Amino acid sequence: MGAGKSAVGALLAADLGVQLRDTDADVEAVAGRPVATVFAEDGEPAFRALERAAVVDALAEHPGVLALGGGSVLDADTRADLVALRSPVVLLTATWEHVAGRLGDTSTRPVLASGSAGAEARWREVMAAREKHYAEVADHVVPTDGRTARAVADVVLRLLSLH
Ligand SMILES: Nc1ncnc2c1ncn2[C@@H]1O[C@H](COP(=O)(O)OP(=O)(O)OP(=O)(O)O)[C@@H](O)[C@H]1O
Ligand SMILES: O=C(O)C1=C[C@@H](O)[C@@H](O)[C@H](O)C1
Ligand SMILES: [Mg+2]
Repeated sequence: MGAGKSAVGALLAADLGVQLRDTDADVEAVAGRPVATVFAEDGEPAFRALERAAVVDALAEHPGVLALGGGSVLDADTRADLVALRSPVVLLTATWEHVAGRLGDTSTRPVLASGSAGAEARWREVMAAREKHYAEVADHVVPTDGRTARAVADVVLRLLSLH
């Protein structure tokens, strides 16, 4: 959420001359509605089922850079697919202090808007619960605090020996 997957992914795709695909956009295309509307109208389990299907299709079909929805690692089959994947999986991290300003209106983010806690408390709770899942699937972890998206992309290229 706001770590820079779309921004950094677009830079990487341009650098590498490949396409960027984003599972959130794929879900929105299939559902014909924004992610937040799918959450509101159909519920999170329905969204996660669409997300899982989007991940399966993208892993099978897409040869370029893939941005995965922030919660896609909640699915055990997706985690197993990512662990088995021959392509590198890069985790972009950020602390609340840096990510808060990138998130924009948090009331439009279904995962942060749910429950009675404020956005910061909810974000910390969600990230703490997911930490082990992200660690399981990531081949590389790139902190983004204090780095521009361009600088993050350059770190990723160096890590993957693609510069
Ligand atoms: N390293 C960075 N430093 C500052 N701003 C950034 C950085 N990376 C991305 N941004 C900006 O923060 C916002 C969120 O970035 P982006 O949409 O790439 O995140 P995301 O991980 O794709 O989030 P989402 O959960 O919405 O898919 C955008 O306005 C983007 O331009
Ligand atoms: O972290 C999450 O659970 C989410 C992240 C976004 O990419 C979207 O998939 C959706 O807003 C849920
Ligand atoms: Mg994005």
